[in-house]
Amino acid sequence: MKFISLKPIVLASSSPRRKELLQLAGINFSVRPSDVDEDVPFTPEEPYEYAVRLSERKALAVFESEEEIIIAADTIVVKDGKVFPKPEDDAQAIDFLMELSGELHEVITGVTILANGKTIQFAGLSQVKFRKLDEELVSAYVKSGDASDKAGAYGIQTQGMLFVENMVGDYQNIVGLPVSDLVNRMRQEGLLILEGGGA
Ligand SMILES: Cc1cn([C@H]2C[C@H](O)[C@@H](COP(=O)(O)OP(=O)(O)OP(=O)(O)O)O2)c(=O)[nH]c1=O
Repeated sequence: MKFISLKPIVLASSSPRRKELLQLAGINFSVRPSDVDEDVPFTPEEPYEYAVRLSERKALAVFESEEEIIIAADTIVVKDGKVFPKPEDDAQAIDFLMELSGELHEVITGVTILANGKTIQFAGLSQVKFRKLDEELVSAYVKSGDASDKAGAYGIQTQGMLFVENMVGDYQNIVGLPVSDLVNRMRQEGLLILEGGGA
């Protein structure tokens, strides 16, 4: 099945994962990566709002006209009031993973949709429990390069899956886009219509 929209959809992201998830959902869109500075002080008492705020910055950065629908997202890993963004270097990636080792953390993806003068915002929340990790595995993983472009320094969809004991919540939210919730909301708002059918 496919969805159609009355206005062109623009994904404000350079993330190959977000692009793939939106394609898999059956949506037509173009990609316009934003180049915003994500160095915003973390607000531990409101992690959802923080992730949503970052997604809003990305959306506004690529906004050109009301003739388009903009979708932007930001994924963060949070544990004990501390945020684990994309690691700055390999040493930090190793530190992050050793800190997450054996523990439960949250993955939050904030989403902003700009459509018809309206701003629609929400966040997905998932919980991930890591196994107790050994330094040998962690440093081999980081050396592979997989950690560098991912929040929390791991990919649940790549070899980072080996760190995960279990998870609760939306899997796609961890990969970078709560696409089921997104499509549902866009249908409710009339922004997506099933091709050849009703909404
Ligand atoms: C936790 C986790 C994160 N990630 C990714 C999703 C996001 O792409 C990335 C977090 O960084 P983000 O800043 O959310 O996104 P990005 O810089 O990759 O892309 P853009 O801002 O252009 O949209 O981490 C995974 O791929 N797998 C995982 O298991």
